[in-house]
Amino acid sequence: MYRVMIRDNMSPVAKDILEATGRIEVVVDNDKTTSNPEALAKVIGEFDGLAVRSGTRVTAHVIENAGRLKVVGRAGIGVDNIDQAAATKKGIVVMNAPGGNTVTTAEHALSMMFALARNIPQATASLREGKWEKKRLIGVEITGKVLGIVGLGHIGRVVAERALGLKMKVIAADPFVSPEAAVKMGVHLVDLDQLLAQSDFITLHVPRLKETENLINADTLARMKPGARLINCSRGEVVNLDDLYAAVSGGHIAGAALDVFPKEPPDPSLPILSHPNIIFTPHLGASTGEAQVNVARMIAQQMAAYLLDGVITNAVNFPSVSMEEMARLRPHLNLAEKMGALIGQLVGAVHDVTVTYSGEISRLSTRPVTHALLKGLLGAYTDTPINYVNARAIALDKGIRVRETTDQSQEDFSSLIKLKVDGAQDAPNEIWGTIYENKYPRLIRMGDVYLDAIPDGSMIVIQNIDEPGVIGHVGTTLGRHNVNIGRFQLGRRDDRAVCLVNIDSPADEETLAEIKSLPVILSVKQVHLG
Ligand SMILES: NC(=O)C1=CN([C@@H]2O[C@H](COP(=O)(O)OP(=O)(O)OC[C@H]3O[C@@H](n4cnc5c(N)ncnc54)[C@H](O)[C@@H]3O)[C@@H](O)[C@H]2O)C=CC1
Ligand SMILES: O=C(O)CCC(=O)C(=O)O
Repeated sequence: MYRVMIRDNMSPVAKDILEATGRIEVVVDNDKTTSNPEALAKVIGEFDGLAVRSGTRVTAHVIENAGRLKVVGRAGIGVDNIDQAAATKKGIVVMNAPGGNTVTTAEHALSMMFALARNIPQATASLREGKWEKKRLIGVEITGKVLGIVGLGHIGRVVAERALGLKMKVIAADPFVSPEAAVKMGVHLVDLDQLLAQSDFITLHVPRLKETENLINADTLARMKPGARLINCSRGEVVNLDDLYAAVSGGHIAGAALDVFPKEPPDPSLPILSHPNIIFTPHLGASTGEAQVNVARMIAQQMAAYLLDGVITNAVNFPSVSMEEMARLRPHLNLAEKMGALIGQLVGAVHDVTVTYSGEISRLSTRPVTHALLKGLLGAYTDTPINYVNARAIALDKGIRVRETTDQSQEDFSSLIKLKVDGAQDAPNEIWGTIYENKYPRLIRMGDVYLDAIPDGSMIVIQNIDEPGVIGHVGTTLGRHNVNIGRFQLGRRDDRAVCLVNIDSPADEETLAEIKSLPVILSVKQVHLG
């Protein structure tokens, strides 16, 4: 049984889906006192999966203590409450549920815009106090006004579409969207400066990144059109609250609507909370029944698929692989891992790895295959647990340069993986592998010698001068030491030969030394490929 902890008042749909698999036990913990990293770190070691919304911070300290954690699922979009680098390094998949709350969050931003334009919260409070303040609470019309969207992603696009229906003029700033794509949405793409200068309403829909933190500050606020209104339903860190308070107090900005805060919940003594022209919601952007069911269902299904079948969807630290693609990739993952393990054990520490994909494999998602190869390679000389998720991060950590290329010129094999490394002294530094009949892994070249070998179990790799008697000597030596040969594969070029010998049980040092002492033997290494 796997164990998953669900936190942050997630829709019960998540628990139902996970438990219905019959192989996942669920613990729901909505206790606020255990959502702090210290408390979570004490219990996380018992879980294979953790499902959160935005209330729980999955810090490096939590990850450090997560001995068996395989996946963190975010029932929502922003994963800034999860230390992705720490998770990746530990081989933990971080997934989110994009799309599940997009419409709901876009609707919230639009609700905030209306509420801001017509002073709805202030009017409610005033009426509750027994007042009838028609003059003080006069608003502005939205029709014909310019809406500036910062971040034209999933949510930004829904906002744009709805705002066009409201007869607003919509402009957007997003360096990763092409002007043509924006035109198709009826949106005019501008740079941030133009957006600030032209917009009557500005709505933020960027992720929290180094580049977007503090994006709205004294300088950018000063460049906004006088009387502009700001809406933030993205992340609190994107807006500098002190600068916003000053800009609204000074009258340059007419008002603001904030759903998110740098620290949640915010300190109640924060001056901005009492400003009459600024309205608030407590991170309610995604809070509709519909969105919560959507994201809970998505994340539970994705986590179950990963824990039970190894299928990765919507991971932010690993390429997504569908069930069908996984079925096609599996033999290549297996081959690549063995190729990596073989070269890792033959060559030892390397600094440069070049992988070239040709044929059918080059048309699939090759990144997981490279990760598999690195897993095999690094596993040969580090005791850090390596899996597909952390292999690349650990390679980077060790200063290994990884190059991935495709080459369509190799037509002799339906699929081909070539692996080349630096640093080989007495072993081939290049191997090629392929898959026969979509199932069977084969090594077809070592160094510059073609052969046909099955990469499996314990193997002895021998380089020798091609002279009569070598096979006999090797066979006799192994036989004398009671090591049974499963397969003996030989390839040669000019006066050199390479033998790959599959053996039923590992050979001891004495046996290997005896083989090495034969006069025509250039090198002997034993490898274990699992
Ligand atoms: N208030 C709430 O409850 C919710 C808040 N969110 C927040 O909204 C954010 C956006 O969500 P999606 O639209 O789904 O994400 P998305 O990834 O689809 O869109 C983000 C867009 O921002 C753009 N972008 C990145 N850096 C930028 C920059 N410096 N300037 C301008 N544009 C930039 C990207 O190119 C992308 O198009 C999430 O990252 C999350 O933090 C999401 C859901 C609910
Ligand atoms: O789960 C929530 O209520 C917050 C959603 C959110 O901020 C997100 O999906 O990024």
